Amino acid sequence: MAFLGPSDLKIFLNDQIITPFDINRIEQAAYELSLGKEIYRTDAKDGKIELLDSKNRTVEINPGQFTLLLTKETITIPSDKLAFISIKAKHKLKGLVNVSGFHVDPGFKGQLLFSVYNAGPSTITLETSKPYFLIWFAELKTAAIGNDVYNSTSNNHQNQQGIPTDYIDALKRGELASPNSILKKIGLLENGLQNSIKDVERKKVRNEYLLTLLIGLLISVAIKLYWDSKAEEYGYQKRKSEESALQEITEKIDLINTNAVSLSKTVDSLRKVIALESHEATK
Ligand SMILES: O=c1ccn([C@H]2C[C@H](O)[C@@H](COP(=O)(O)OP(=O)(O)OP(=O)(O)O)O2)c(=O)[nH]1
Repeated sequence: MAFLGPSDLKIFLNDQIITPFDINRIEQAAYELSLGKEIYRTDAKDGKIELLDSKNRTVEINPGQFTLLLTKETITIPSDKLAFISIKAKHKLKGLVNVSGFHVDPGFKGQLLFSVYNAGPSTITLETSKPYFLIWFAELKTAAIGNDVYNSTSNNHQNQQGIPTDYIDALKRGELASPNSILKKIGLLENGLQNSIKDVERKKVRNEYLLTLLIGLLISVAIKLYWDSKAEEYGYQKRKSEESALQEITEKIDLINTNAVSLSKTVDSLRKVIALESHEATK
């Protein structure tokens, strides 16, 4: 097996092998293939295939997202050739990774489908009809024959014209666990955590304020109770001393009354004695 060089390619390639064909797209020992019109992005808003046209020429591949890209050209590989495909280095170096395979079988005919992944940190923009892919051709030592030739009966990609819906359905299923989406989730969790911490701190400050208020209130209540009990004790003592003073006064009044009665009795007896003596004197 030998690879076709630039001069071999100029002889071998034509618009039957690559449609549409442009001889100026031969670069060293490869041919440059361009981006077609049909694309599918895993983060497409409605989850559908998008079509590029003269007004809407570009596609943006976001970090961490898969995209299915179709070549503009239809390739026809003769049974005695095998081709190899890749993405141009300048796009790979931005982080665009070719996830899908890298060969085209003898007998294959159709547009080539590339599954790419943006492993870089920035959005990568591609434009329809611009050259992003390379194809190399190799001569087989012996041509493929019979069922070894890629065909529509036993193979799945023969006459590939458009993005097969099977692949879209597979990419739609579930969530894409790309480092970028994980990074976004971590960012969201971090924000959530920070908000929770702020919330807890706010509650802590509020609780401390309430606790201070409660302690102040308790101290005030305790002081009031203390003073009330003091006032009550003072009132009780005062009432007790007033009662005992009243008792003393009553006793003294009773004593005075008793003395007054006995004094009146003594006066009466004296009066009687005086009256008797004056009667005796007048005799
Ligand atoms: O990235 C790729 C790789 C391959 N192909 C085309 C060319 C290739 O000849 C054909 C089949 O490739 P492969 O044999 O790797 O795929 P498969 O899934 O085994 O398909 P099949 O069952 O048809 O052989 O698909 C692409 O369009 N894109």
